[in-house]
Amino acid sequence: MNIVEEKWNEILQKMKVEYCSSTTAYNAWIAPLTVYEVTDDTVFIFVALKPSIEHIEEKYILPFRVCVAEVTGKEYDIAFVTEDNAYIKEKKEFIAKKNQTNALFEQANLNPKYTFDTFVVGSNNNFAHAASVAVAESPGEVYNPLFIYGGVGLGKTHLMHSIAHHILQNDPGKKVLYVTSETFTNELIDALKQGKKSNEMAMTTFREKYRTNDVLLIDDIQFIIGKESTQEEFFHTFNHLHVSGKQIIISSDKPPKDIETLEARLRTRFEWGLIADIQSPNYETRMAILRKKEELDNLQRYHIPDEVMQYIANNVKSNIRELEGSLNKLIALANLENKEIDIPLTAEALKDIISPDENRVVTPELIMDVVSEHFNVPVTELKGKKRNSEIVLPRQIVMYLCRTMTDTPLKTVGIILGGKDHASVSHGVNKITNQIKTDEALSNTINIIKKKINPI
Ligand SMILES: Nc1ncnc2c1ncn2[C@@H]1O[C@H](COP(=O)(O)OP(=O)(O)OP(=O)(O)O)[C@@H](O)[C@H]1O
Repeated sequence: MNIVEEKWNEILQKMKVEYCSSTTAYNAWIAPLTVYEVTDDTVFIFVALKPSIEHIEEKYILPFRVCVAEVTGKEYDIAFVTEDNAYIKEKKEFIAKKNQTNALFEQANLNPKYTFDTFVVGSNNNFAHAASVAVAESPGEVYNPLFIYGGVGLGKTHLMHSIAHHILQNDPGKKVLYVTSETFTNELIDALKQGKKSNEMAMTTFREKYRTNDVLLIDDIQFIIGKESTQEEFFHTFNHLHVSGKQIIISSDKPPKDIETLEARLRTRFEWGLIADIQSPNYETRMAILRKKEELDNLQRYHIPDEVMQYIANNVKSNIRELEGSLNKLIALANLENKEIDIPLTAEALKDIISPDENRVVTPELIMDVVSEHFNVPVTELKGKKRNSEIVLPRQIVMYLCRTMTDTPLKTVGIILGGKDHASVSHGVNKITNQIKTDEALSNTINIIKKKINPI
């Protein structure tokens, strides 16, 4: 709740005592007023009785300005609005349109944070960025497919979502779908798993989902590589869309020529359009990304000194996800320990992230971070007590991966996971171990997570 709304009663009382000639006047004109909206610089006050607006405006606009400033400590302009006020109408239309667009973004699986506005352009990504803008402006016309490749956490997904947002914003009628190749593969596995009759139906639904798009974005294509049936299905999906002039955007960790297990016919097709790479950002770009994040996440209130930003940018070089993660960790530590942000605190916060040779050490914390991001479940929930399936499965996957990828004893895994006992961890590990023997989709997902944890 905004401070004006919070203190509205206090503001009204002040108006009553200081500016109303009688209780009757207060009850007639002031008491019925409510806060409609508070923007950065204006308080919009709602007047339910339309005929009274002129009188209220004439008599009370200045007193309100004074009372609001005195009670909240901040100066605002005051505007009175009624139900048929142009401002309200415009606002309602704006909200309706925004809700509609947001629904489209959601349908397309887009992360609202990933837009061109929030993407920092540097020498490492300017080619990929320019190609993405060109495709976003004229989907299906300039570069088709657009193939973006680059190392882990360098902004491929961010760019893809930016293209999709831009296309939908320009033309909400376009059908846009973003998926990871993991989703594509797992949905195909599920469709093929059905009995013969329902299999046909499931495949029809699957093909309808993928072949009726104006723009199809497939992230991390490297994860369908080596799976014959998936490559076959993807090949036909690709052809179907391409022949009809629909835009295809693909990302991968390598260029098509270096993906060994990619079928030749897919490789040639990927090379039909434009291949754009993203490299690791240089120091200036890393600083610009940190500053952008500070602005977007409203971190200015922490007054992070330049030297701290420079320390982070100097030490976390090859992965932007880790660059952002470092800042998050630092803020969390500063809050937790109630300490000022300085170099020693930053060094402490970053000690697990920065290793002298920049090699990734697989730790339970790293496993938790990757699983949390993969399933979009916060680490706090993984460590928590909730038992709904959206959380239990990722939590058990963490247990399984800690067991198979690190030497951490089960008891310690339990402690790290917020104090689970040995038996629960052991149960989690066994459950996943057995399930992946028969559940191909889960096994696929776990292999992908393992590669994200340790790409080598
Ligand atoms: N140029 C950039 N400007 C601002 N933020 C960026 C930039 N590049 C990457 N990021 C941020 O870094 C994080 C990781 O980026 P993203 O997920 O797009 O990487 P990716 O290359 O798709 O990684 P992966 O290989 O794991 O799929 C995201 O939070 C993203 O917003």
